[in-house]
Amino acid sequence: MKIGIVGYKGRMGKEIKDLFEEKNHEFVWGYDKDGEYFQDKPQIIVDFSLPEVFEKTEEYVRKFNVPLIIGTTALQDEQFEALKTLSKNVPVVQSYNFSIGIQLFLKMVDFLKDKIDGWDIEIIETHHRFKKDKPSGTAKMIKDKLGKDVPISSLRLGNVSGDHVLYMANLGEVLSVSHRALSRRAFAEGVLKSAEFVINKKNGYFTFTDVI
Ligand SMILES: NC(=O)C1=CN([C@@H]2O[C@H](COP(=O)(O)OP(=O)(O)OC[C@H]3O[C@@H](n4cnc5c(N)ncnc54)[C@H](O)[C@@H]3O)[C@@H](O)[C@H]2O)C=CC1
Ligand SMILES: O=C(O)C1=N[C@H](C(=O)O)C[C@H](O)C1
Repeated sequence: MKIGIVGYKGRMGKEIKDLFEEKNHEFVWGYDKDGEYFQDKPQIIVDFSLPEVFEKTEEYVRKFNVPLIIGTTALQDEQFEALKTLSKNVPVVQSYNFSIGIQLFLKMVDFLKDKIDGWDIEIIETHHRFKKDKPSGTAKMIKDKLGKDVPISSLRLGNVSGDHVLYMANLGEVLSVSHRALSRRAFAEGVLKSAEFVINKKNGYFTFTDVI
């Protein structure tokens, strides 16, 4: 397929471009700080940029009338509303974390969340020193899945791709669930799965949970 990437010069944009080309897909369009790269009309647009770029992404998705896969975090409520509106005309897949492991993490949280009343619960997320948002979108997803207002601590260290730990403790024991992304390829693999999932769909709003 012919892919377009918003944020194609970034850490994730490069990872996604490399993986798609490794699988014999074609990078034909991009948008980044220095503007538009155009080789051909893309069949799908992937956005891993920043929230302030969202309106441009929305403009290009409407222009090309193609599916959107968006991984950019720290989106505002009105931007989520805009995604829902877009999804009436094209398929949209949104997730703050495209790794399989975090999907399994969230299923574990769904299982245990009603069994830890009265326990102390905290989340620690660790990312690379360049990450602009805090806390991570993934940590927010874990908190939302818990359905409890728990503290989130954020560490910014070196080139860590993405660590998340959920700690739960009562006065007699500690239980933890943890996930470590060994590289950004874990996320890119999920983006590829999502692209294959939506490429022939007409419209609809999906999360990565729907994809796997
Ligand atoms: N959903 C997921 O699985 C994952 C989500 N992310 C999220 O993806 C986003 C990007 O992460 P990274 O690639 O590490 O960041 P990055 O900073 O390396 O890449 C962002 C890209 O957007 C471009 N950009 C910034 N401002 C722009 C503007 N005004 N107009 C056009 N382009 C602009 C930058 O030049 C850069 O190429 C972040 O929100 C991050 O949290 C990151 C990894 C996995
Ligand atoms: O910025 C990153 O790198 C990541 N951001 C996402 C988040 O904010 O949860 C996903 C992943 O943890 C990597």
